Amino acid sequence: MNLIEVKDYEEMSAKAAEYLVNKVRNSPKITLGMATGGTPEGTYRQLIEDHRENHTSYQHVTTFNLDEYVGLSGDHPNSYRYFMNKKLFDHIDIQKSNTYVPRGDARDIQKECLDYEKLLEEKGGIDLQLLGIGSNGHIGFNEPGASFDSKTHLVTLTPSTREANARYFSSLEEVPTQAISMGISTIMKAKEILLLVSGEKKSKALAQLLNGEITENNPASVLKNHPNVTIIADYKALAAK
Ligand SMILES: O=P(O)(O)OC[C@H]1O[C@](O)(CO)[C@@H](O)[C@@H]1O
Repeated sequence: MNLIEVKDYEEMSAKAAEYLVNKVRNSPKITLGMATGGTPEGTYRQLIEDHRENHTSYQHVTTFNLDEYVGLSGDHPNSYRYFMNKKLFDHIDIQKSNTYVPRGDARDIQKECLDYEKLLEEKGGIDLQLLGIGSNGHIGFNEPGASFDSKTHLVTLTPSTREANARYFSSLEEVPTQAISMGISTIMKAKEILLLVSGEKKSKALAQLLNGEITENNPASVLKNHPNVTIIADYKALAAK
């Protein structure tokens, strides 16, 4: 794993955006895996700024998001589809029809999971997956204990993840209890992975990834088995290294 150490969240976001822009500009066609949550927001802001200033085009880009809350439709302000539209897609020239997020309001969730995985395969898989990490080591919504063989599947969120994400909802009760998430094996199939880690809340998870054993109890630890991972982490996240 290649580790890039940066000062703070702003520098992490700038570096990540630079990394992504470089890939997008130099690929005739590219599929990006996208993440939501607080971690990539700064990166998306930088991508928008770059698009305005340097006119980087996303016409040839396809995206697949990691996850979506079960029960929320794409126009719900807390859905990850809404997040992606508002925080990135509405501000760049990507074709919306080339952006995929699991449908949290699908009538048949199991079928939605299978269809999402199949579509991803049909489109040739992910070239570069952007990832954040949960303070319990989750990637996507794969909570501790998730099988390394898992594909896109229905997950039950842990209380700690629901609490961490409650900041976006009016109350904890409103946070969905389930989500659709790419599985660990889906994520591991990406040709390249870019993991962003910022802040002291993530320092334990990062230290466990860097120094701990590879175990399903720490989903992120699987990344050590991937041949092409770059981590951009700030000093606070690296404090416990
Ligand atoms: O970036 P945050 O908000 O700390 O969340 C960490 C991770 O947990 C998730 O919210 C769950 O999918 C990811 O989107 C994110 O990468």
